[in-house]
Amino acid sequence: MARGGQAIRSLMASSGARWWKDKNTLMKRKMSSLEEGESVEQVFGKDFKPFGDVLVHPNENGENCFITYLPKFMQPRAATELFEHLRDNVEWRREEDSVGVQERLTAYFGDPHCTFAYVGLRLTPQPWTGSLLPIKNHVNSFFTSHGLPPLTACLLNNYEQGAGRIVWHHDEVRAHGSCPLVVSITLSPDGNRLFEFRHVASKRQVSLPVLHGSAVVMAGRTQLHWQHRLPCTPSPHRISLTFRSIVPGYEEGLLGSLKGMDDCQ
Ligand SMILES: O=C(O)CCC(=O)C(=O)O
Ligand SMILES: [Fe+2]
Repeated sequence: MARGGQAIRSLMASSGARWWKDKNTLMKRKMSSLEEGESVEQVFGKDFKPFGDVLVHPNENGENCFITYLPKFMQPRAATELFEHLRDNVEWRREEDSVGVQERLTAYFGDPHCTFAYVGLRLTPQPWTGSLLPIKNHVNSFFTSHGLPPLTACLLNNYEQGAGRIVWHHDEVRAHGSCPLVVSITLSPDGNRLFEFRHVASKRQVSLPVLHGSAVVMAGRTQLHWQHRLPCTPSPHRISLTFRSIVPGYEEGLLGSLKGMDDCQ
């Protein structure tokens, strides 16, 4: 096996992700990630049990989508401290993607080699900062204890007061695992914003006013059957932490470019 192949295997092992064995498995996962007709157990694993305020249950339409809401995921005081710290200390960027200049600011953090490719952007993670590590650890111990995959990266979104939005979209799933997981934590000490979901086939919509310190969870086939958006309603300043189950080296493996990964052996 080529050196790069060994590198990617050792990355998978050291990341502790039991879902990934080698580059070939990654390829198969990519191909199978859009297949339907699988059981809940196949998609979510045998340890999974729904939790939180369930908006969409995995059994709904047999689609294996899971959208749930945890209104009190963080203590309000800790959420406010984190909001103020991130607002003032993160190097926020306004990216231009394939749709245009983004109507929000972002910053991307993650484990080494958790490259995130979406809407024409290819983001390299900044290392986790001291302010993000405690919430990353909290997120991971909570969700892995519910049988969900580890969250290895986080895209921070900063929607300034009275402005900023994200239009209807699916999150890129090719970077995620067999049970792609996105968890969005809301930091908005001055009030709520709407988080909306739309079922692609039926157009059914769900609107959720997301509270300061809450978490929205999208797992399984959610990104295939549902879109989501943050509309531009008159609204308070909000920062979201969107944790994602990106597998280290996944993007590089898919693109066949394993450059820069040998230092991980
Ligand atoms: O701000 C949020 O909670 C969600 C943002 C989002 O949909 C995304 O980053 O893909
Ligand atoms: Fe999204």
